[in-house]
Amino acid sequence: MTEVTEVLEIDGVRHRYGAVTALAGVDLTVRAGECVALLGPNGAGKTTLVGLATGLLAAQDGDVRVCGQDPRRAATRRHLGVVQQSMGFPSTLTVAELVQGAAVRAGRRRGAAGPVLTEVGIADLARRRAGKLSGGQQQRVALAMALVGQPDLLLLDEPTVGLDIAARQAFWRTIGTRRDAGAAVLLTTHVVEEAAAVADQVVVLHRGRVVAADTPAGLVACLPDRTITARTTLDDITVRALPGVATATRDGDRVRVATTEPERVLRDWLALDDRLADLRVEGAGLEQALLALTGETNPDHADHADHTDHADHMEVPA
Ligand SMILES: Nc1ncnc2c1ncn2[C@@H]1O[C@H](COP(=O)(O)OP(=O)(O)OP(=O)(O)O)[C@@H](O)[C@H]1O
Repeated sequence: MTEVTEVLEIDGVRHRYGAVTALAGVDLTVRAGECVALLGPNGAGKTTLVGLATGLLAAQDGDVRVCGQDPRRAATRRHLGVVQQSMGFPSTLTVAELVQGAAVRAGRRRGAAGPVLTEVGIADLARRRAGKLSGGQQQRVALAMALVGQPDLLLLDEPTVGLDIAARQAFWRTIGTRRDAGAAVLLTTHVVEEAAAVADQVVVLHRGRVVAADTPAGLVACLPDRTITARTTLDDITVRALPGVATATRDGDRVRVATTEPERVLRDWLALDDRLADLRVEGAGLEQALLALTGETNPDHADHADHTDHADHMEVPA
């Protein structure tokens, strides 16, 4: 590995696809040994940012550096390990051949593949054709290919989609070991709990801009401390106007309210809507921070919220 503290530097980057502005001036730094999670709703610009960091896309405006160099250069890409969803492997090559190929492209010996297959827990799959493996197994092959070059920067774009719980835990243990050895990690995910658990810094992208950058705890600390979710006959504007409501967002047929005064909000809400149902009051977590920051709802997030285990969670029968 190279001795560079700021492994990924993104300065004032803008990117457009025709009339669509994907990134509208983004700054972001990932240092050696640090994990930064990039969160944001669909279309926020996360994949575009990862594409610029991998050198797949050229910066139209601003500057992208990996270990101080332009990621469009082949020599720079040796510093990178990339794991994306559904990489799509050829059906003719074995796992060992693919990982050996990645080793050679990264300037390593072919023999480097064996230890990495063991590290990732797929030594027993070495002779299997990669294209015939299950989705979760292929994801581990992708991880082995990303790690075999001993990269300074790991770019993980929704890397654990399709992994079972044990594989997910093993994945993060492996990444943790590489971080401890000095690798920098940039992660994009929609699994907010995962970001909260593994990231040192969370960067929230919204409509191509960074709207917040902090530790997971720091983001939650700046929030109103309770959320109330309920099915209501009131429209969003009426709920938003209730005294004590900081934000009100809609998740399908439910409305989610952030507040520091849950009792006051509930009293007034019930007075206006005697058919209020499926009421739920929770302590705010990173997921609520994200919704408050981006002012958007996402059905995937709504499902997660229902299963989030908050310490001070209380349910009120409808
Ligand atoms: N090849 C493309 N051509 C045109 N527009 C594009 C292209 N790729 C992305 N966009 C647009 O750029 C914006 C940012 O997209 P991007 O894929 O970077 O977002 P994202 O945060 O990764 O979204 P998701 O969470 O859905 O994967 C969106 O408005 C998207 O429609």
